[in-house]
Amino acid sequence: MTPSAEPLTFRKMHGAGNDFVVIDSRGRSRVTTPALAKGLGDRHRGVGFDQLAELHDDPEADFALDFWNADGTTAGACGNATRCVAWLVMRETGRDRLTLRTERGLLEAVLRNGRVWVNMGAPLTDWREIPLSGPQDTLHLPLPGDPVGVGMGNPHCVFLTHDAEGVALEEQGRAVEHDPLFPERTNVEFISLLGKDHLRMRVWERGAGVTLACGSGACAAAVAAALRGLTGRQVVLDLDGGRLEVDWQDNGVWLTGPVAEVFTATITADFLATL
Ligand SMILES: N[C@H](CCC[C@H](N)C(=O)O)C(=O)O
Repeated sequence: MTPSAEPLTFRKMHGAGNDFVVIDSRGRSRVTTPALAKGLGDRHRGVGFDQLAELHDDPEADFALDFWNADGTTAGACGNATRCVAWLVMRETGRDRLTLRTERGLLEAVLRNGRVWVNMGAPLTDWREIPLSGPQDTLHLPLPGDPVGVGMGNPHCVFLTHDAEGVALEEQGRAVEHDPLFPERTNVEFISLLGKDHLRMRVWERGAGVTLACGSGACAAAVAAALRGLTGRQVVLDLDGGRLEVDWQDNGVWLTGPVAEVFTATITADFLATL
């Protein structure tokens, strides 16, 4: 299916190495389809990304965002892409506070000391909200390794380990992503304590595999670590691609970290016609 007969312009960005194609569809209808996401997500034949984020207009917010994984599936949340796009819109408008809409509802982004913080909303700890396949104590999921289940608008399964470095990330990540406990599959995080309120984290993402960072995953990991008494509610996380910071406040889980804009480019109509 051709989403558009016209060439399509996009931006490439990343947040701590978690990379994105950003498509700006404000002022027109959405263009992304599962075939477009999958085609562009191919790092050999397309552009390559962990997630695709598409901006569109919203009557109640400054903009709205949809997220797609590289396998062509959608995601209800993406913290790093939210930070990146909020940064772009702040630069464009000169504003230091924005409201945006994702599947989670209205979220806030603020610029503080040159860094964009986004409120990813309250963590979801009820089994139905993650979701799990049946009633479970989400603080101790019935899987080897005793992980914590946390929803951030998307599902997360967080393993508290002695050494996140030593984990067989691909093998375990893939198996847990597809465990029947998670009817919508799950993102999988492995964390270990490096110091006071300082975590090492490695991540396997649903629909994308191993990524260098995951913002909603960092939020879920910080919530899991705080709930299990490993840390307080303000946590620094060292991921493979850089450092993210999480501050779990009463009004939601706030996230910040580095943002990079890499290039703008145009996808040819010929490529789009092959999808
Ligand atoms: N990298 C993203 C999360 C993508 C989550 C996605 N893989 C899913 O299917 O939920 C982040 O920064 O939050």
